[in-house]
Amino acid sequence: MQTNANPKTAFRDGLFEGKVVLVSGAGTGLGKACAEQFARLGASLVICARDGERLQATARDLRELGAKVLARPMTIRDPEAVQALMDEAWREFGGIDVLVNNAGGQFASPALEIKPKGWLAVVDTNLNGTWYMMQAAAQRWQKHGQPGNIINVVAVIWRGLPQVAHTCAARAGVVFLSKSVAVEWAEHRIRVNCLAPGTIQTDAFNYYNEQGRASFQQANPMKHAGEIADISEGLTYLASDASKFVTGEVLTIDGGQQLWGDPWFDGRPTYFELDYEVSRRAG
Ligand SMILES: CCCCCCC/C=C/C(=O)SCCNC(=O)CCNC(=O)[C@H](O)C(C)(C)COP(=O)(O)OP(=O)(O)OC[C@H]1O[C@@H](n2cnc3c(N)ncnc32)[C@H](O)[C@@H]1OP(=O)(O)O
Ligand SMILES: NC(=O)C1=CN([C@@H]2O[C@H](COP(=O)(O)OP(=O)(O)OC[C@H]3O[C@@H](n4cnc5c(N)ncnc54)[C@H](OP(=O)(O)O)[C@@H]3O)[C@@H](O)[C@H]2O)C=CC1
Repeated sequence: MQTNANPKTAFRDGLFEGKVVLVSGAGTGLGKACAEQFARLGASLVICARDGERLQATARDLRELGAKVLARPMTIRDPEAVQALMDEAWREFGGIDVLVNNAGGQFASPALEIKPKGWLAVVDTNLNGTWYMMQAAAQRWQKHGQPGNIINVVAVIWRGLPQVAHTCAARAGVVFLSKSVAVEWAEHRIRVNCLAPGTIQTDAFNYYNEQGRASFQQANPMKHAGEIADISEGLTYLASDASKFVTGEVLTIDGGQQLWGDPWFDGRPTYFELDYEVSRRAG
């Protein structure tokens, strides 16, 4: 069961009044909840995702919260569609203040079995699509002399992500791409940060099998999955002036997963179960 957006945020009313936030992948899960958080705080929203129906449902909810909304069904994997989305955002709102690259995904598979088409689908979505969005926004910020703020949603990659090697490679690419342009684009007053969620309870858990889902509930020392609000609060911090001296950083919100715990997307392989025979023989 998906938890709801966070009506009880720690951030003050009106914090994003007069601001425009673009959230990709806002038809579901974290993206939808974060867009709702920004709407509650007074922002106008630009939202995109492939599934038009889910996106329009989010747009309706955002408008009910009082936000002005531009909703465009599109894929971030098409650089021309990305350019068109940004042009429309600049035409409609005169620009965006914050870009949240939340759209992404993967499928569980042993690395040995990933086909070229599957590898490309995951890398194209998570790395290339994110890059097209970053560059298209930054080009316009630079051209118009406007400051900008990019937040890329990635994952806890530091110990690798077995069974989703494609997404680990793509997200690692995004982290170091972000660090690189955080330096290059600082002179244009553009901040670039990443947010790495641990396992956060969303409907997207259902893309994975029972063993995978069970591992998501125990993938950190706290031994439970995080809530969507844990992420929307972190995103709001990075999107706001509270973080105005932060760039090139990865904000990890994971219950300690980067230190201990293993999400096994396809279930824990037998090889990694504790073998008490081996320990007994070793004395
Ligand atoms: C990052 C994790 C850190 C730890 C936390 C763990 C908790 C959960 C984390 C989450 O990220 S929650 C989930 C977020 N959402 C999703 O993952 C969405 C689900 N996935 C997809 O929508 C898609 O798989 C995709 C990756 C976005 C690709 O979409 P696309 O529409 O381009 O591709 P397809 O046409 O469906 O497939 C292309 C190609 O890919 C291979 N493939 C796709 N699905 C599978 C699968 N389930 N198993 C094996 N292979 C798959 C396959 O080669 C496809 O080509 P064809 O064979 O179909 O021709
Ligand atoms: N939940 C978790 O535990 C974790 C999630 N993450 C990441 O956080 C993000 C949100 O996750 P969550 O809300 O749980 O998952 P969802 O699957 O619900 O959200 C992913 C969103 O991305 C959109 N999307 C996917 N591909 C594209 C594309 N090519 N173009 C535009 N939009 C696209 C999807 O909409 P549509 O299909 O309509 O295009 C969907 O709304 C994802 O990047 C996910 O991998 C990272 C770590 C942990």
